[in-house]
Amino acid sequence: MTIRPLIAGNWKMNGLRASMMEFEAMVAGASKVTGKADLLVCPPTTLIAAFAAKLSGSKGVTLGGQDCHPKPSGAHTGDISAEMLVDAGASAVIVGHSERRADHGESDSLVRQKAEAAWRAGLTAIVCIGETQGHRDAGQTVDICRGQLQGSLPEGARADNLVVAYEPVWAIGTGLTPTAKDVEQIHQFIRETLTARFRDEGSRMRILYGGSVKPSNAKELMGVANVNGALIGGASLKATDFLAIAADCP
Ligand SMILES: O=C(CO)COP(=O)(O)O
Repeated sequence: MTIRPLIAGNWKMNGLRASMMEFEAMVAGASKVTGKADLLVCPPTTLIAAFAAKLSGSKGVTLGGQDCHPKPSGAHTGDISAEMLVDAGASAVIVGHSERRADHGESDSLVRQKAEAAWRAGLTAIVCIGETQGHRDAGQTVDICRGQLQGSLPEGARADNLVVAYEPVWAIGTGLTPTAKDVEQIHQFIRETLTARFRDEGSRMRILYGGSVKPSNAKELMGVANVNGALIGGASLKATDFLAIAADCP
């Protein structure tokens, strides 16, 4: 079965209004790569509405948030709801990124509530999982991923409302990546887990790889079985790199 790849950029806490030029370059170049993959940019929340205004009907790039609160509104200072992301122009949201899990102590059950909030608002939830270096050294990669999948994915997940991103924590921002063989094994495990739980839908869900994806390694990583795109941090901040990665999808 062919699954259309998704190339998603997670800008993290980077980007000011001056970043509009870089985003415009992505939109301008999108038509050259949309034959290969869908493009999603997740800028900081402050930029979503301004970026959405620039899209004005262009379908080449969609926008996403980087986190959402489980509730639709209320007394939660500093938080952003899934409904607010939709209102700003987003169609997806990343939940359970390892930086949220580590910096904000987010548990699997909170991540699951956030994914449910995303669905309530009509957003696609991109749920992140992945082991730390310590887990890896202890041979616990599969166990950690199994637990995170079980705990973070709500019932009722479908191929059109859920994306799983496998992001080994030790590969994020380090320039290190697992071997293609390692990526193949863990993505195969994720696929089997999704299919066992969600049946047909699980067989069609996108599983992204994330962690130091760059133009120089994209071809190899994107060519691995059950890798249906990438979640990209640093290299998604530059239009040329982001588009080059998309162009390398099979
Ligand atoms: O965390 C990531 C994307 O969510 C990956 O970040 P890098 O691509 O900078 O390693």
